[in-house]
Amino acid sequence: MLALSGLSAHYGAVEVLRGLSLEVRAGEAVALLGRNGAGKSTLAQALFNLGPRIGGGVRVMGQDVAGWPTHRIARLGMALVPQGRGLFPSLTVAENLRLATLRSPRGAWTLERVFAVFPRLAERRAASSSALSGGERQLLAIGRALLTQPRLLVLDEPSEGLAPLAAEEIILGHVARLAAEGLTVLLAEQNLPLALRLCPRAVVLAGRGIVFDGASEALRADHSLVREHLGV
Ligand SMILES: Nc1ncnc2c1ncn2[C@@H]1O[C@H](COP(=O)(O)OP(=O)(O)OP(=O)(O)O)[C@@H](O)[C@H]1O
Repeated sequence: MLALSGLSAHYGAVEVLRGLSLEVRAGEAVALLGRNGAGKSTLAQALFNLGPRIGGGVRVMGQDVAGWPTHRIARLGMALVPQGRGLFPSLTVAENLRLATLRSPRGAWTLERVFAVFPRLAERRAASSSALSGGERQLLAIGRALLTQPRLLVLDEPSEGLAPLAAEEIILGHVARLAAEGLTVLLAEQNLPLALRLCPRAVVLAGRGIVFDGASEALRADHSLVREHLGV
């Protein structure tokens, strides 16, 4: 679904990622870990040609997407749940979702299915998205991404700013269920325990590249790597 080879990412003259290679296969759930500023968001955005200037190879669903505009990359079946959620605060829950359906291909995800899978959003459908709790906002951002009919969902720090219970419900409840149903997931997270419980595979970013790519179990057991690069 995703194949990066020798990926680099720059903001102006500042190089954030260098020589990064990574493959994600259909049906995998992969945790993307790293300290603050390690480049998780930069990588998530680079996949969509958003934000940083990128170099190297990016293949999505087998296609070389170098230089493609974001909407065209997304249409291959990859959706981003951005850090900070990116919702329209003046619109209601239902309006935010309807907006996503207008711009997306039709498919298995409909407004009704999003409301069925996230009953909390159905209850709050007429509420302004600015009036939602952090957890509800995160659900709305995920629901909106699903309406673009993704096969690969990239989540950028979905637990950020959430109370521990809300973060657990989102990641181990909702995202885990989507992954179990076959959605491929790339989860950028600071919350190591949650990310490792969801994802059987972990990738750790540090020093502009990947310092670990393997089984989450192996990462959990590697205390010195965790201490050095994840600061736990
Ligand atoms: N728009 C930008 N312009 C310039 N530098 C940026 C920009 N966005 C991020 N950076 C820098 O790129 C580096 C990587 O940031 P990034 O946000 O990708 O890290 P992260 O691992 O997602 O961290 P966090 O968990 O804090 O979001 C940091 O040094 C950051 O200051």
